[in-house]
Amino acid sequence: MDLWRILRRDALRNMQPLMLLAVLAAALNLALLTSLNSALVIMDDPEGLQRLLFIFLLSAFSWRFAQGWMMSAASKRMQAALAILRVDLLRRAVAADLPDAMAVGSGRLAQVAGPELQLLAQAVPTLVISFQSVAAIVLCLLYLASLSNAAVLIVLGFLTVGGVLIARSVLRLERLSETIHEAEGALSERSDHILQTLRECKLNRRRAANALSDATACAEALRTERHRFGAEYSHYFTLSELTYYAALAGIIFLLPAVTNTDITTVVLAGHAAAFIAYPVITIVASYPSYISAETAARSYLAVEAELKAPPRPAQRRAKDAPPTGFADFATIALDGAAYRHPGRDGTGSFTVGPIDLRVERGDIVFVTGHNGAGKSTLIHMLLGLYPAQRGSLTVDGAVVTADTLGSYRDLFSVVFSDNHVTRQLYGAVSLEDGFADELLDLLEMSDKVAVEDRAFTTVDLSQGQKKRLALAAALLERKPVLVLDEWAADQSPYFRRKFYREIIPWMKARGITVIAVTHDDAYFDAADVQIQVEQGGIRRLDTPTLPAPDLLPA
Ligand SMILES: Nc1ncnc2c1ncn2[C@@H]1O[C@H](COP(=O)(O)OP(=O)(O)OP(=O)(O)O)[C@@H](O)[C@H]1O
Repeated sequence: MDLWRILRRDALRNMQPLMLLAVLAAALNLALLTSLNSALVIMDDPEGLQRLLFIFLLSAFSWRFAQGWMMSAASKRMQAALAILRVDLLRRAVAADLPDAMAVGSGRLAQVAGPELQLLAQAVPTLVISFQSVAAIVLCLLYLASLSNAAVLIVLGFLTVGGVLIARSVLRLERLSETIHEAEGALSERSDHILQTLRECKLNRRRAANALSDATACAEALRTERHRFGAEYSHYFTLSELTYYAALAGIIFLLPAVTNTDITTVVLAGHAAAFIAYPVITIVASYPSYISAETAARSYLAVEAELKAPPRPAQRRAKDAPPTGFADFATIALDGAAYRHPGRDGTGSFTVGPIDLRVERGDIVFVTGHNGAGKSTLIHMLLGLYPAQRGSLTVDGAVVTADTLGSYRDLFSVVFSDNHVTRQLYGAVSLEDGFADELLDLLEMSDKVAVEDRAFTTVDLSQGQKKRLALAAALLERKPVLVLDEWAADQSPYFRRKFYREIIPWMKARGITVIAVTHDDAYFDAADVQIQVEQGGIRRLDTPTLPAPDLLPA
């Protein structure tokens, strides 16, 4: 029913025209049956036969168009809904709290938004055809009832007994579909690992062999599950066909034996029952695609629930801005703020805080400390990406709330340590005033890259050069606060010196507040304030210094 929940929300709005077309196609099916059956009883009337042949051909022709329109409308509707669902999921991922989005993981998000939604899309035309098949079966049964009530009872009796047996098989198919889904996830994770570490695998044969053997085991598990599904499906299909044959045999052998139905009615009823075969087989054959779509729908809804974010955060934007705005801020502060990484299975949790920290506008703040001390976590708390679980985040004394968080985050541009630089300058404010060229000159990138059509001409560069472009992109956002996480780590000694001795003073002269995580102790004096992070707590050094000997790793 998860599939139904999604479709009702997105694809099945105003489905009445589609349903009408389906019923029309089913009625035309019935017209085919009745014209053939009528022909069977007037074989010696050539004129009547001609008339019935004309009705048959007209019905077949109309059925073809009704069916075609229905399928094309269903596919069009689903593709439109699919586009909405895909972007909705991305919107939710962007709007979600970062820990929630990280817990879901980019791999799972890509899987759900890609191949799994495709399964959903494929199921919709099948569902519409199944609806039409159900309508055709109902109409054929009504026609059968007009011939003989006993015939309908016989058909329904066999369908009920067969249905109970088939239902058990359906339950097994559903369980197998879940297992296949899990096995596919495991294989896709292993494949992803190998593709992400191709260089390491080429260099280390043991690593490559172990990774491939792990992937092979997953592929084998998936093959076994798929094989079990195939075997169960064949059982399910055979049962369905047997049920149908039993119903047919019931009419031919049972109907004349237990009632005094005449031979013509038995033949017509048998023919009507045979006519039900095609829609029954259509429904039976479409069931696996329905099960896969149901599993995909469950997975989609689970990801949505884990993201805990509304689909269209942009609509709430008007409420976001506080009456005064944050653009003129003087101080950003964490007051008694704490954030705890939960760890796994109750072990390995890590808490940063409670922390009291003030960042004054225009200051150059360096955040220093050993690996794992909590620097990045602190930065994420300051950015409002990790919500303070205790204490608060304030701007000039006003607490940043859920409603003002968007405006607060607008203060920052960031270059994370694992930054991914894109060619398109999505966040840049204006590119017409020569600032982009000035930045590329400052960062010594003008001979490699230019800015054209709101994009860098290339990002196929070395690691250090990509970081310089990321810094240029961040500065083009023209935000009052720039946050850098170990930005200089992959710069050469020459450019690192330039960064601390020229670029940081250049930023300070422009009034940009800089909060930089750094291990470059030779340049700590370039900061106004040094925040030393130690095991989740902080120590503020207003006159930045070289690290004290007791803080150096053993
Ligand atoms: N997503 C996470 N889930 C669980 N624990 C985490 C997570 N991120 C960080 N931690 C833990 O929190 C602690 C602080 O991590 P953080 O990334 O803030 O350290 P850091 O000072 O930036 O380290 P580094 O200098 O190595 O980048 C570490 O012990 C780490 O294991």
